[in-house]
Amino acid sequence: MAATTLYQSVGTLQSCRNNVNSGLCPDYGHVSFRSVSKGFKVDVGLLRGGSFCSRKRSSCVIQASASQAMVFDEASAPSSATTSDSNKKTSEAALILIRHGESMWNEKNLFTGCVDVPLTTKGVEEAVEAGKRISNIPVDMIYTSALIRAQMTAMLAMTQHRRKKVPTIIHEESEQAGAWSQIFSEDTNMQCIPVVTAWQLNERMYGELQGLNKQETADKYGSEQVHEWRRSYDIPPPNGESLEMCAERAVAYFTEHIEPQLASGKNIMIAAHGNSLRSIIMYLDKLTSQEVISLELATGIPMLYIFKEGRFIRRGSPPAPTEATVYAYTKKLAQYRQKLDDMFE
Ligand SMILES: O=C(O)[C@@H](CO)OP(=O)(O)O
Repeated sequence: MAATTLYQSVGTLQSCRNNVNSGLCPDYGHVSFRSVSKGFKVDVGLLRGGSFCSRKRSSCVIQASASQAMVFDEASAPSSATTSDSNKKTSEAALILIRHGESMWNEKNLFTGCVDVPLTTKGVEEAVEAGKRISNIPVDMIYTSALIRAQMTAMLAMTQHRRKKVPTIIHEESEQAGAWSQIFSEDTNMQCIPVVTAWQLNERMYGELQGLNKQETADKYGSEQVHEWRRSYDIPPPNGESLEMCAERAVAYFTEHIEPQLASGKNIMIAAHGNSLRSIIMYLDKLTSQEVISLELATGIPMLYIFKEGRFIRRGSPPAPTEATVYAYTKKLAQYRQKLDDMFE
């Protein structure tokens, strides 16, 4: 593909993103790209993967004239490509967020909070499906809450990763636990992904609602009261945490422990919970307390952000690898994808 064609395409993609950002497609990570040119094969080389919202919303159309890698990368758009520092290396890292798959208490419609319940079969399947969607995105470190449903989700998702590294839980609860879980082979170590568990990423503590049925509680206290407990920003349920309180510890953990890893170029996956992730997304997307209360996260759907030059760029939910659309996150991710293709095919 000639450079001009590439830039034209990128330009079209950029304007598509602009439209999306201006409201055509509110969840702007979920943009659908489709080819209108005969020679443009979306399933060739770097062009597999991609996304998204054509199911419900207007899709964006890009034109390309050859079956060659095309990557949307803000840093390589014409405006920045022509600047004198275009070769300057910029650090970039992927951040994947996944809410755990359906838990046994989600299924029973019980307030769960910090009660440690496992996934259902459906939750297991959702986690595996999530893993397929991120199977071509690099993961160097995983953070999960201290709760089994998030840990199961992370582990199950990683069974699908093409790189086939082994997630290994770091045990730092005691000196002995650390010493007894050491790995003595450098090669084996290189093929492992450290998994850090942190209570700060736990679901918000639901206080005296934990274990109660959501519908029965609404029948008893009124749906308005229950909605206030569940979705207000700063009103806690009886003896529990408000979203604001949950955000305080989850975001503090994110900025102190996770953001420095991203800044050093590590690609991170976080498997956590509806409310701890809403808190983190509020920070990443600079949402107001009004905006965050209407944000709902589905179980087992991964969301991708790119951390670049101190900014978080939302890229939406990666599609399953079988969905033949354009792989258009960043140049670096596309190169990683190509490397996987070369290594494993
Ligand atoms: O029960 C819970 O712990 C949470 C998440 O399932 O419920 P809610 O939807 O009220 O945030």
